[in-house]
Amino acid sequence: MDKADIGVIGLAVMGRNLVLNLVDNGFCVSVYNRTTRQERLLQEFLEKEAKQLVDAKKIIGSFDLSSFVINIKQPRRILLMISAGQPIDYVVDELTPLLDKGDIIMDGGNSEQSDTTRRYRVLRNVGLHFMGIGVSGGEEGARHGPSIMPGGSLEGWLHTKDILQAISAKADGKPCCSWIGLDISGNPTSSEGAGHFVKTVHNGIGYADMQLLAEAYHLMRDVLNMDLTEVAEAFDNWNAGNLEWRLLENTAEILRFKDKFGDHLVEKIRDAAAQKGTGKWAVIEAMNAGVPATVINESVSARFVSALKNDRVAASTKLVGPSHQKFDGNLASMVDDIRKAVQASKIILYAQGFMLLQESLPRLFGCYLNCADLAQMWRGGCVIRSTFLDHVKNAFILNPQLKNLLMDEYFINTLADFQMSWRRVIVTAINHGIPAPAFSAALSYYDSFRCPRLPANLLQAQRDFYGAHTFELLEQPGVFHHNDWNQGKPQ
Ligand SMILES: NC(=O)C1=CN([C@@H]2O[C@H](COP(=O)(O)OP(=O)(O)OC[C@H]3O[C@@H](n4cnc5c(N)ncnc54)[C@H](OP(=O)(O)O)[C@@H]3O)[C@@H](O)[C@H]2O)C=CC1
Ligand SMILES: O=C(CO)[C@H](O)[C@H](O)COP(=O)(O)O
Repeated sequence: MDKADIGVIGLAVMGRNLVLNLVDNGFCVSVYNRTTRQERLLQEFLEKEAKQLVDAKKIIGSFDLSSFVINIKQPRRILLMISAGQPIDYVVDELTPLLDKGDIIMDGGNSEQSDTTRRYRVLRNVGLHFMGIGVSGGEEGARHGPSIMPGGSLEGWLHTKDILQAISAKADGKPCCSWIGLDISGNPTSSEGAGHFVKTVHNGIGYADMQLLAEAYHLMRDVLNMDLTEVAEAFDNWNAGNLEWRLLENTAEILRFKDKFGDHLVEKIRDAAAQKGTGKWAVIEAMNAGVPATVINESVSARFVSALKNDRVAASTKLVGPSHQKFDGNLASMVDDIRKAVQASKIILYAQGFMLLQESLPRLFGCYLNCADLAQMWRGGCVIRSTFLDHVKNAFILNPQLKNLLMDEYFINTLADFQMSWRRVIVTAINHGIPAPAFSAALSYYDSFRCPRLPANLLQAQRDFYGAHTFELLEQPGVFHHNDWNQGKPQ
C-alpha cells in the first residue's frame, strides 16, 4: 500500500472533515484517534464517511500511534485536530519518540500562542518542525475549504504549503492560506506562535462581529418591535447590498428558523453566552500591547454579563430603567441607521484588530505581517469572511505602512457618511434602556481618536497630585515636571 501524504490525529468535527477535504484534493491520509473513543470514532468514520468517498483507499486508519506514523511518507506531515491545551502536549510527547528529524507537526486547533511558541522551541531543539496553524470555518470550512493561518517553522511550511493551500478556501482564485511571519525585508521567516496569535485575533474579531449583529437584533426586536422574520429580511437586504457577509446570512437563517411548534427557536435559547477563551486571550494581549481593542473587549465582557443570567433576572425586578416608550420615529430609516451603525462599528473593530496584530507580531515573535495578505486569507472560508475585507485589503495595498485603517480615505469617508446614523442608534438605545456595548465602545473610540485634546491632562495632574508621577507640559514634550499641588497643606 502507498504511504500517506499526511497524517491527521483527531477525528471530531474538524479533523474528520479535513480528512475528507484532503482526500477530495487527491491526498492519501493516515488517520488516528486516541484510545478512549478510538475504536468507535475511527471505525465509524472508516465505515461511514470514508466509504462514501470515490477514493476511500486514500484513507489509512490505524488503531495505534506507531502504525499511524509508519504509514506516512517522510518527512512526515502530521496535523493535530484535537482539543487545545494539555491534550496537545500529551500527544506531542507520545509522538516525538516515534518521529525522525525533519518531520513536521502542525497544531490546527485553537491553541494559545504562548503554548505554541514553547512547543516550537522544544521541538526545534530535537530537530522537529512545529507549526501552529489557525484553522477557521467550522465544519463546513473544514470540509470544503477553510481559511488557514500558518506560522511557526518556516522549513515546515515549505514542506506543507502545497497541501495546506490546496485544501484551503479560495477567494478571487487565490488560496486563503499564506505564511504568517516576515522579516524586516518582507521575506518569510520562522514565526513561533504567530499563526495561532493571528487566529486568536481573528476569533476576537469574530466575537465582536457576532455581538454587533446581536445588538442590531436586540434593537430591532425590542425597540422597533419587529417580528423576527422582518429582522431576517432586513439582514438579507443588507447582505444583498454592499455588506455581503457570511455571518449576516447565517444569522438571518437562525432568526427565520422555526421549531416543530412553529416557534422561532432562537427565542427559546437561554441568553447566556459561552466562550472557550480565544476572545479573552485577544483582549489580554491587547492590554499587554497597550492597544485599545475596545470593541473586542466589550464583546467578551458582554458574554460575561450574559452569563450572569440568574443575577440579571433578579436585578430586573429591582433596578429601574426608562419608562417604556413606543418608538415613534420612522422604522425604515432607523433600520437603515442600524445598518450604518453596524458598518461603522465594524470599521473601528477591524482598525483595532489590525493595530493589535501589527503591534504584537514584532514584540511577541520578532516578525512582521503583510496586512493585505491577511485580509485575503480572511476573505474566504472563515467565520468572519465578508466583502468588507476587500476594503481592508485595498487600504493596505494602497499603503502597506498604514498604521491605522481609520486613516484610509475610503474608511474616512464612510465614517463621515455614517456617523450621524451611528449616533442616532446609540441615543435611541440609551433612551430605551437597551444595552449597545459594542456600538458604544466603537463610537467612543472614534470620538476619542479624532479628539485633539482629551481630558488626560487632568489624569496626569491627578497622578502627580497623589503620587508625584510627574507630567509634561504641552509646550515642553519630553520634559517631566512635578508640582506641589496642595502647596504644603496636609492632605
Ligand atoms: N469546532 C469548530 O468549529 C472549530 C474548532 N477549532 C479547534 O479545532 C480543534 C478540534 O476541534 P473539534 O473538531 O471541534 O474537536 P474538539 O475540540 O471537541 O476535540 C475533540 C478531539 O480531541 C481529541 N482529544 C481530546 N483530548 C485528547 C487527549 N488528551 N489526547 C488525544 N486526543 C484528545 C478527541 O479524542 P476522543 O475522541 O478520544 O475524545 C477528539 O478527537 C480544537 O482545538 C478547536 O478549538 C477550530 C476552528 C473551528
Ligand atoms: O475557532 C472557532 C472558529 O474559527 C470556534 O468555532 C469559535 O470561535 C468558538 O469559540 P467560542 O466557543 O469561544 O465562542
